[in-house]
Amino acid sequence: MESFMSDKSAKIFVAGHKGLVGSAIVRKLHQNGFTNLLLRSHSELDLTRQSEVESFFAKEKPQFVILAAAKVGGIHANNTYPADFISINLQIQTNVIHSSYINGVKKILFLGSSCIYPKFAPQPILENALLTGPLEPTNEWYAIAKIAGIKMCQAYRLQYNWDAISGMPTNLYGPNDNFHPENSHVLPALMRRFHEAKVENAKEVVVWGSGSPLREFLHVDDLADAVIFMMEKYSGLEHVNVGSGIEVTIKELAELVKEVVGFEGELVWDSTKPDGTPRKLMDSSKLAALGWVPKVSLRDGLVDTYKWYLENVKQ
Ligand SMILES: NC(=O)C1=CN([C@@H]2O[C@H](COP(=O)(O)OP(=O)(O)OC[C@H]3O[C@@H](n4cnc5c(N)ncnc54)[C@H](OP(=O)(O)O)[C@@H]3O)[C@@H](O)[C@H]2O)C=CC1
Ligand SMILES: C[C@H]1O[C@H](OP(=O)(O)OP(=O)(O)OC[C@H]2O[C@@H](n3cnc4c(=O)[nH]c(N)nc43)[C@H](O)[C@@H]2O)[C@@H](O)[C@@H](O)C1=O
Repeated sequence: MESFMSDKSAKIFVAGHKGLVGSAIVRKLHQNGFTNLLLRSHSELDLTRQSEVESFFAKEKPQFVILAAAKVGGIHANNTYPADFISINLQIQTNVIHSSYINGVKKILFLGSSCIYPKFAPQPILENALLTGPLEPTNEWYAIAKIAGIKMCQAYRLQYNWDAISGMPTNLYGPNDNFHPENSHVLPALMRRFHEAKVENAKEVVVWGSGSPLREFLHVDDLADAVIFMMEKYSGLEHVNVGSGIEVTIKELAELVKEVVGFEGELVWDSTKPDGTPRKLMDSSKLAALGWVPKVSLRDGLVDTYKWYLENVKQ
């Protein structure tokens, strides 16, 4: 396996570098001394456009590719825009993976998500639970696209002996997250709602669903660290889970965000909103066995993210 860390001037295309994950990967690559990152914003290069992606790769010839560009959103966005979630993700990943192969990229890392696993997979979820049962309906369109991405990496490895790997992160959060009131994930959505309620002296904040679903959260700086670790240490057919190993109920998460933000009112539960999958704790022992462990606790990560929110997002 070619060493990723040994050539800090290697040309690395980080697709989606302005997003939550891509921006964390760029920070981590810079911290590790990499000097030759190839970056294009969505407006500079729309990765759904096949001919533009082909021209870009033919001209730029990156040596490594980390694919963190995708159509991403929380439970409401996934449930409301199923056509966007399946079609945009299939297009981006197909264009980027194929052009990477054709243009001699040495290694590519594709990012999926824990929602690829069956809704009622045995917990904690091992990599081999993939395709063993029906998916969670609120995000099956996105999950099908992500499963296709894993399978595409596997197929290119099998047919061409090409180093294409896939990482499956759990629910992520951190700087540069999407704080949209409806379309974001639960953690940024609640941070914003509690903050606005605190500023307005509101008596209560509405939280979706029953509060009982369990979720595993990982700070995006830990994920970025794992991505670089996998680029250096992992080369295999099977995708790799990347989680913190710690799960909380949505109620526990809401209480913690409320405390970090400093909101003193009440929580009200909106049972008309979907809970989604009841539990999705991944088993990340495969990555741990290679020598990677997460570092950021949920409380520290929330404090760090709220600080970033105050400095960068709030009006
Ligand atoms: N956030 C999470 O909790 C999790 C994320 N992941 C995975 O991590 C990866 C990154 O997600 P995340 O950083 O959260 O998402 P973000 O939405 O924060 O970032 C995605 C980036 O991709 C860009 N992008 C989207 N469509 C296109 C396009 N057609 N052409 C070019 N660029 C495009 C976006 O640009 P713009 O905003 O301008 O459209 C954005 O900069 C995804 O593969 C996701 O599935 C996995 C598990 C959990
Ligand atoms: C990362 C993952 O993200 C998505 O799956 P999800 O884990 O269900 O994501 P979520 O963060 O949106 O919700 C988690 C839980 O939290 C509850 N909840 C409470 N209040 C709010 C709230 O205000 N907003 C949101 N979004 N959820 C809320 C919500 O009802 C649910 O029970 C996938 O679509 C898929 O994209 C994917 O891979």
